[in-house]
Amino acid sequence: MTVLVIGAGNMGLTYAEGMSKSPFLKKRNIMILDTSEEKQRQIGKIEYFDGFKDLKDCVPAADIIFVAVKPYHAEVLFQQMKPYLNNDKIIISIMAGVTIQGMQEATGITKIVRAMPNLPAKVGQGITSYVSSPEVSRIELFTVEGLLASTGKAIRVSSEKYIDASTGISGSGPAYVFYFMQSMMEAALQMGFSENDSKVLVSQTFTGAVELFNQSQLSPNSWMERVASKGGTTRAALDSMDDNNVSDKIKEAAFAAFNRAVELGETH
Ligand SMILES: NC(=O)C1=CN([C@@H]2O[C@H](COP(=O)(O)OP(=O)(O)OC[C@H]3O[C@@H](n4cnc5c(N)ncnc54)[C@H](O)[C@@H]3O)[C@@H](O)[C@H]2O)C=CC1
Ligand SMILES: O=C(O)[C@@H]1CCC=N1
Repeated sequence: MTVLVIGAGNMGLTYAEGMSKSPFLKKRNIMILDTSEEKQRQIGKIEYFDGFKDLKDCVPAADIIFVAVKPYHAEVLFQQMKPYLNNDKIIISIMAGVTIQGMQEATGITKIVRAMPNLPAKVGQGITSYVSSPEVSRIELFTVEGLLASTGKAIRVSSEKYIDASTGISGSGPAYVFYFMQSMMEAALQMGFSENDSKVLVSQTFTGAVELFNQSQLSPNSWMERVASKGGTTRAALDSMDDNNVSDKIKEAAFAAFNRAVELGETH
């Protein structure tokens, strides 16, 4: 089994590194191609990556082609790849909003996996949802899931609708968490803490809260009740958030990402 990663950016490099350690690959060397010269130099320094500049030199040898370029680069890329593809090859795409049907039409091949990862994959804590065209066999899906889970967890969803939906929750989600962290750090600075103390106070609060949640069966609401004393400080903060409809605004934001993923799919 030979894997080619196209696009050595944030996600492509992260997956290439994860997959290169995966027991699902006998030969741990990963082929990787990027059109940017700077990226080619970076790839050249990593011993377990075989770097390429031309599709014709690597696509024919690949069993699985992992596409990690931006959605607006997909059309030209697929056009250039098409002559080197055949129906034995599997394409795994992590591009937001690029549909399976669109990829089948653009590449002329049938075995497509559409996946939505997220950035914590960089530290082995990612979550990737995926769905495949029916032509991908069960055995092939087993390998695909193993490769996707090499950067954290992977879950198979029942339709592409849930790929767009998970883009709104987990794909874009780390940015919502960072938004919250940024606001809390700004509040800490305004209260007079140093930059460093603000960072430690906020980041350990997030880590601790998530760990409590993970180690229990309790809902976030139940945990909120345990932090908040009647008439106390937390209640004052939660009441302020409720008065400002923060929960509705967060849901609106997640739906904005979901809707944007659907919209991207209509143009790709
Ligand atoms: N960054 C994130 O948190 C997430 C990104 N995604 C998806 O992952 C994909 C990649 O995103 P990033 O890694 O953040 O982008 P990036 O901009 O860091 O990386 C894209 C890379 O593709 C290369 N590239 C462009 N055209 C190419 C071509 N024709 N052939 C080979 N290489 C080419 C660029 O030089 C660049 O190095 C996007 O489609 C995005 O929707 C999905 C989930 C999360
Ligand atoms: O913002 C984006 O379009 C990509 C997809 C999910 C996270 N980043």
